[in-house]
Amino acid sequence: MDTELGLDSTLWIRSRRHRAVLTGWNFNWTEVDKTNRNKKTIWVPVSEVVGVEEGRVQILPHKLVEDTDKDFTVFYVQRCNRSGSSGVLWRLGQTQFTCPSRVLRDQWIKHLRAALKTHSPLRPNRLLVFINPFGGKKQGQQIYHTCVAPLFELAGISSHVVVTHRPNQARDYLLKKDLTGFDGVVCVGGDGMFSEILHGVIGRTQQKAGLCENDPSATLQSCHLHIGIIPAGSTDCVCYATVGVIDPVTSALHIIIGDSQPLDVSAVHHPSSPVHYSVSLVGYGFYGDVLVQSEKHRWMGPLRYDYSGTIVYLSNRSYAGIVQYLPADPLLSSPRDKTRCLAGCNVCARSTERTFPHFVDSLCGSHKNKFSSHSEGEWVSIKGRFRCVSLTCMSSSCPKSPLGLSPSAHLADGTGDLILVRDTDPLSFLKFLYRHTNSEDQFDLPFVEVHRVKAFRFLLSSEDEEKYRGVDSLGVNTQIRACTMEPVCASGSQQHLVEDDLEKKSPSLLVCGLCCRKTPAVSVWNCDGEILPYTEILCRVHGQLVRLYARGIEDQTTIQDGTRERGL
Ligand SMILES: Nc1ncnc2c1ncn2[C@@H]1O[C@H](COP(=O)(O)OP(=O)(O)OP(=O)(O)O)[C@@H](O)[C@H]1O
Repeated sequence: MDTELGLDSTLWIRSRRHRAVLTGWNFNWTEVDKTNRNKKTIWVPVSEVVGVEEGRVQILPHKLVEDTDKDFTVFYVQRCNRSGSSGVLWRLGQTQFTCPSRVLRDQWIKHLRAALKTHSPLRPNRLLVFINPFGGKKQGQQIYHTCVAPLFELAGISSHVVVTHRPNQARDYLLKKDLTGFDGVVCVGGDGMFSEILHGVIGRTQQKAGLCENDPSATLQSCHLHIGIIPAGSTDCVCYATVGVIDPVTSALHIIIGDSQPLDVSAVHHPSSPVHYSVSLVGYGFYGDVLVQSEKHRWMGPLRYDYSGTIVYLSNRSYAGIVQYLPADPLLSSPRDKTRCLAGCNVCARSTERTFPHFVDSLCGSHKNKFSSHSEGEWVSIKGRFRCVSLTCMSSSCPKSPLGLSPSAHLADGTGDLILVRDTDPLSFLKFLYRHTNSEDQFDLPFVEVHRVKAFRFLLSSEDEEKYRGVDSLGVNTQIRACTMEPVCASGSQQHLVEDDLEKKSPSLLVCGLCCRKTPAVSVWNCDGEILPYTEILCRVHGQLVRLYARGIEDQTTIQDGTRERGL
């Protein structure tokens, strides 16, 4: 039966009779036994159909086509549970149908393809793919060509592939080239490669909108180009925190069906440097020092993080400073409300935080000496010595820390979680670190505070500035600049292109490590794995600035599994 909405007919799967129905958003088929009793039904949302092909077709590991005129094959998303990860693994499901006639076969193919177009408006047609051949275990190209490209081809997606030859090539490409016709950008690599793409996509969007990215008071324009991540790095934290598994096939399927997950981005401002963006970690103290150490030991591979963590832990450092933050509305959510941001999160859906009315006034032209919780109204100020100060715009979960830095943080609510770990004895600090690896609450410790914020500043007090100057004898750049946060230039992303060398030159100077007898007075910032070699920053969260081809972590217990079998 052919209706305006769909199709309803008898089809055969491996000689078994089925009733197949396409209605609006759903495609389902039910086995019918000899006594005309329905046995079981498989449901596939049309939005999760990957492709429909004539004949009997197989895609992986190699494409095989048996071209018969009464058969067609439907490819769709199939879910498998995998223990050990927080999300759900996706695989390519396929079913070969036989029709009683060629006419009916052609009708099914036509209707299913038309339904796909109607019900999946965000599916990409054309993608720009960047592969870092040296990320992670150096398998980026192999992963793309064996696991991803065949799926893109099946879904009718055309892709332009760029294998990078140098760091920042992808970012520069995005800032300079004409990208007309592309629906999205795919990053095959790790978190460092994702960060490049993030800077390129945001920078390009602001350039086109005529906005100065370096002006912390500017409301940045959301980016329409989606970003897809095919994990092929050593950490892949952004992929894990937004999909729940590190798996190239799962990520490719999210891209193909045009899933769209908005993401908050924090912008880190310093007067003498172009803006830096982060979605995961902006961390000072412990996290900054570990990054500096690990860069010195890159030759160790992924093991360098454990090694460097141990070295920095043993050095037992804390740093003085003033943290000032602009709290988010505590009635909407809290970092300690024990909720998890999962696919379809209500808190993120309700978020309309694209502009902050009082924020701009209190930010522009302000000087650190003027800051106080009383004079500034909403800003709260905390002075002390800290083991670490960090901000995360997402849970930042990863295989080593399944609940992440802030388990209840949201991907797209326009806020970040500011975690302050005050100076404490080494054993207590170890307890804090260890709790990231299990389900114990790392915030339930007397020296730890967590605040949901829209922005924060980190400053040195005048006494600390004196000490900081003292570090000069060790070779550190001592020029202290007040965080007045006036824009650096009119076109921040262009400045990015010529100021790459700052980070490369400074890390070894800034944290002198265990070899130095005198403990450094200041640390550096770790911005999603990149060293920012200065101390005083202003960090602002921009709600839903970019969109990923993802949907957030699916709850294993409540997923609407499209391919679940249901008895009727
Ligand atoms: N062809 C290239 N040669 C060298 N470096 C590159 C190249 N292409 C990209 N990069 C840089 O390599 C860095 C690390 O890449 P990527 O994130 O893919 O790998 P990784 O092993 O996961 O590293 P990490 O997770 O520690 O950032 C990125 O910052 C990126 O700018």
